[in-house]
Amino acid sequence: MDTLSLFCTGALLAGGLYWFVCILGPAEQKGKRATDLSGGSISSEKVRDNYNKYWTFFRRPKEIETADKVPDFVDTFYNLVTDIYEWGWGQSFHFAPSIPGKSHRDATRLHEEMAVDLIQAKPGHKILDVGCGVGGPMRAIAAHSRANVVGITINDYQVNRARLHNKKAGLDSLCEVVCGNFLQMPFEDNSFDGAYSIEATCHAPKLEDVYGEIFRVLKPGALYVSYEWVTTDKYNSEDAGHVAVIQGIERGDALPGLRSYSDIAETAKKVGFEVVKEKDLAKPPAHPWWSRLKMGRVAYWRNHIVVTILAALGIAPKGTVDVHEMLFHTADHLTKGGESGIFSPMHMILCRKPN
Ligand SMILES: C=C(CC[C@@H](C)[C@H]1CC[C@H]2C3=CC[C@H]4[C@H](C)[C@@H](O)CC[C@]4(C)[C@H]3CC[C@]12C)C(C)C
Ligand SMILES: C[S@@+](CC[C@H](N)C(=O)[O-])C[C@H]1O[C@@H](n2cnc3c(N)ncnc32)[C@H](O)[C@@H]1O
Repeated sequence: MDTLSLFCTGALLAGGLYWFVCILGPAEQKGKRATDLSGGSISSEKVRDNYNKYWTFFRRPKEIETADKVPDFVDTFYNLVTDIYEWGWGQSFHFAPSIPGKSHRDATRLHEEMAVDLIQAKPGHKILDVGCGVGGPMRAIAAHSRANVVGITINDYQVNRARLHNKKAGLDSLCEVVCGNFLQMPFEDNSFDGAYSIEATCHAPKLEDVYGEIFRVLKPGALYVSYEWVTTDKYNSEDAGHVAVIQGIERGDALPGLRSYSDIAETAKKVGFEVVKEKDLAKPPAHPWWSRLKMGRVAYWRNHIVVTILAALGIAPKGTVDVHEMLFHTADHLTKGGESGIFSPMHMILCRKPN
């Protein structure tokens, strides 16, 4: 082969690799490129160790039940998955019912806007986002309501990502992000006009601890809405198939234990809330929230190849392949949970702190 053909072949291969990794970017919203995948606040060489540490929690389930160990376990999880989530899903780390004729992005935004409409947020209000991730919902909600939103997350890598996105979106004057534990929030009593949590309180070992904190920081008369991860009335704890699916969801999503839908309102009342409304938003006529997961299967394979190549080249941390594989299986468990109807990630509860 002469030098020219060698050069052309090399250029073609490099171009193809660039196209496969960078251009054929996954998800709908490219905020993150595959070449930027990291282990969050964990240094590159410690990603695999931390992935192994994450699994040790499930070998000692008693520790997950101990409230003080959980934030550390959840923090480790989000260091491992945040970049992959952003790369492969977008900046909103939650599900939404699909809406025929609308993109996933629009369906996600509408699901977020519904939350803020339910708590009647107005311009100038101070609203709390409990477990804010990298702030996808926070930005949609601030833009929609013009309220001031304060988000809290346990993971400092997410705090930095969220602040960066807020600035880029020109919403940093309305959105503030705090690093902290929602089980002991660094906020004053009676200081918020409203609060919401989207698929976040499922990480609390005891729901009453986080609900109690939200109740404390809300002003009397203020509303709180939550989209909760629950097992539904179709779940049968005697059915080994059901148990395997729910256990798969818990292990792949850093959950100390999924709750039953019937515990939610009971807990809200226990901490002092009035329950205004409760509805499983996943139930028909809503269209499946899991269809996005199913449709992504081809992309997951492509992502798996990309992650494997990048890790082999030393561009992505070595443990990224393990984390990606874990998520791949999690997607299957979540889909089965949705299809069988035994699991819902959007059991909505709207509560008021009495006057
Ligand atoms: C509320 C939580 C997170 C919910 C979802 C945002 C995430 C749950 C499972 C995640 C994913 C699964 C498969 C990944 C895929 C293999 C990869 O190539 C690209 C990213 C995924 C699609 C990833 C994206 C986010 C999820 C859908 C929990 C943690 C309480
Ligand atoms: C699945 S993400 C959802 C994020 C966001 N609500 C969204 O929809 O994009 C769950 C969030 O809860 C946060 N979280 C979990 N446990 C927490 C705790 N004890 N204190 C504060 N944040 C916590 C995580 O850090 C993460 O940001």
